[in-house]
Amino acid sequence: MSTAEPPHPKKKKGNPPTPEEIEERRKLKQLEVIPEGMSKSEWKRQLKSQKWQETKEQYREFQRAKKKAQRQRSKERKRNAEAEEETNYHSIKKSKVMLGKQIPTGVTCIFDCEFDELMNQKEIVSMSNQISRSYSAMRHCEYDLKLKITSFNKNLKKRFDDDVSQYKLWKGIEFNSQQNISDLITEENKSQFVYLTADTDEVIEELLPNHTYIIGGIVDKNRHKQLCLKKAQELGLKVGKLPIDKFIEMNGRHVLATSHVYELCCKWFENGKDWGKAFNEVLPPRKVKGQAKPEEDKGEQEEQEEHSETPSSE
Ligand SMILES: C[S@@+](CC[C@H](N)C(=O)[O-])C[C@H]1O[C@@H](n2cnc3c(N)ncnc32)[C@H](O)[C@@H]1O
Repeated sequence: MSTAEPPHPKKKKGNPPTPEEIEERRKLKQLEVIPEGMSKSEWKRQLKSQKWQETKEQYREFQRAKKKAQRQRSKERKRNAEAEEETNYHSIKKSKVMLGKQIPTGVTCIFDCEFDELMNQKEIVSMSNQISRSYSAMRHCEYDLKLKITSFNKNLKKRFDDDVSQYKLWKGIEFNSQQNISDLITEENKSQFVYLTADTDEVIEELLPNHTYIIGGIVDKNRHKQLCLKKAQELGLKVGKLPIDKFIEMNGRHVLATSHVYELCCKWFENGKDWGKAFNEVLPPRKVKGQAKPEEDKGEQEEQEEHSETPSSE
């Protein structure tokens, strides 16, 4: 029977020694030759201190790199959290996702995104944020207000494909790249479509079942005057504005952001079909009549109109 030691489990026979093994051997050798008159523990202490001197720069460098990586990871986490917050704006305020349990309304909203080329890149980003926000509002609404995005086939789609790629997994919202509004309308169903626009005297008192409300999917600071009104007229569609004058104090035309219009429709249902309450919930308090206006808001009327096209998340 052989008395030879079994090979080290991790080490294959004939492998060169690792740097750790070399270091270990060096230490043992040094320990063997303790200088005269020096205790073993003192000798050990000196060797330790010498090793520290030799490796401290390396150690500090390692610690610096570790801290840098930690900082980068924390930055990355913060960025992801911000992106998530943007997408789930409403889920922060209301954690309950209503999808699948919603009360039917028979109402559909369409964001008409055929105006892509009229927006600069910043406005495209803003519009994509508004769609994300509206999707969130849709998911958390107690009522089923279907949401479709038509003409989703240019810059806006590119923005989503590049930066909000999870949109393909979103449920209950239809991104339609094949159809424009005109493809959906026939002589038979025309009367069931209403194009929402601030540029009319026709007031929408209530949202009717089996009706589709079209909202212009554009951020333009109202550069393109009467854009949606003209389009609706060309298509021969009914138009209507939200009863904003009753509840909102603004100069000039009462032009709202696309997402605000959709959120207002959701809140109208949730607030017992009361536009006043819906406006109160969706728009900043300083804009709603009867709400206390902070001192600094006095004389800010012009800024208010511009702000109305820009949701607070932008
Ligand atoms: C930012 S606005 C677009 C402004 C654009 N210059 C226009 O002329 O339509 C976005 C969309 O929200 C809807 N909207 C805005 N204010 C509204 C209001 N007071 N009543 C009804 N719809 C409104 C319209 O459908 C509008 O196209």
